[in-house]
Amino acid sequence: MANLFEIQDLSVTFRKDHQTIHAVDHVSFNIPKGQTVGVVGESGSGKTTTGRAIANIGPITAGTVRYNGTDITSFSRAQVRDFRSKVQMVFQDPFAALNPRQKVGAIISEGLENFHIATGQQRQARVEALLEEVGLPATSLNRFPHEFSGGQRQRIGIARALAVQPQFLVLDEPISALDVSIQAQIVNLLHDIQQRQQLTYLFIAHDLSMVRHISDQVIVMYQGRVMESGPTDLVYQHPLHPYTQALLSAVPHADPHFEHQKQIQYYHQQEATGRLIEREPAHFVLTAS
Ligand SMILES: Nc1ncnc2c1ncn2[C@@H]1O[C@H](COP(=O)(O)OP(=O)(O)OP(=O)(O)O)[C@@H](O)[C@H]1O
Repeated sequence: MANLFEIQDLSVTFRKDHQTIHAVDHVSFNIPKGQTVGVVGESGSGKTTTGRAIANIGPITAGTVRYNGTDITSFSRAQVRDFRSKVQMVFQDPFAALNPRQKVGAIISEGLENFHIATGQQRQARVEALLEEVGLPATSLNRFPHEFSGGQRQRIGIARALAVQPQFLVLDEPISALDVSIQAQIVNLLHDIQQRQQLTYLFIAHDLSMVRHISDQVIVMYQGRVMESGPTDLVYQHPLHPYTQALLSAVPHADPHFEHQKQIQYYHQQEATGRLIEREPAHFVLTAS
């Protein structure tokens, strides 16, 4: 299957208080067209920085991000503009991401105006179709974001992202702020839309259970590095890295020093499968998020 993105040795560093933060540290993976790659890891592991670099809205310190084979840092102005419409982001907090003073119709049609997609009457029809696509009544366009529930607001955020007919969505913790009962609805919606529109997703979450049902591949990050990656079922059923095992076991505070036996077993499994990217098992402490 062709890759929409190829990420190779991506590193992003920040300077803060005279210190260098290695937010993303030599990360490599591919995003095949039409698939979902889940990126999981606790807070501060570099997920958002990775997503922003791929979407070309965050810095890249070293390494390459290729989109349809072209390095995104070598784009011409026309390519940047095309990429801006093809790649959209959906954020964790739908309320913060929506302008409270704008009606839903204006929020969704902003991208249509920016990219000169549809005019006048056509634009209204397109907004109504987008609302329908995300399961909201067409009359929603005359209402303000605060009149909607959290789940409905995330639907509006998704409709806004879809307005410019993207190929790829970076979904940055899109369900983390929602009630558990609503989370599955939004995941199902995203899955249905992906099938209908043949979209490709990067789905960022701190919790493995959230990405399980939608991801084809999973990348587990810790302190900017990929600890483990592979097909979702394999990673869930046979997690090799102790960090993944700890994330899966849902223990909020893991023992920072693994047992010796577990470490040996981990090395043997790594040799047998060649699946892990990370060579040295870093010591870790899981923090409650
Ligand atoms: N603009 C910035 N300036 C300085 N440091 C930053 C900046 N953006 C991110 N960082 C740091 O980079 C590291 C990775 O942050 P990032 O937001 O990518 O992690 P994350 O896994 O997405 O976490 P969260 O789930 O909390 O968003 C953190 O230590 C963070 O403090």
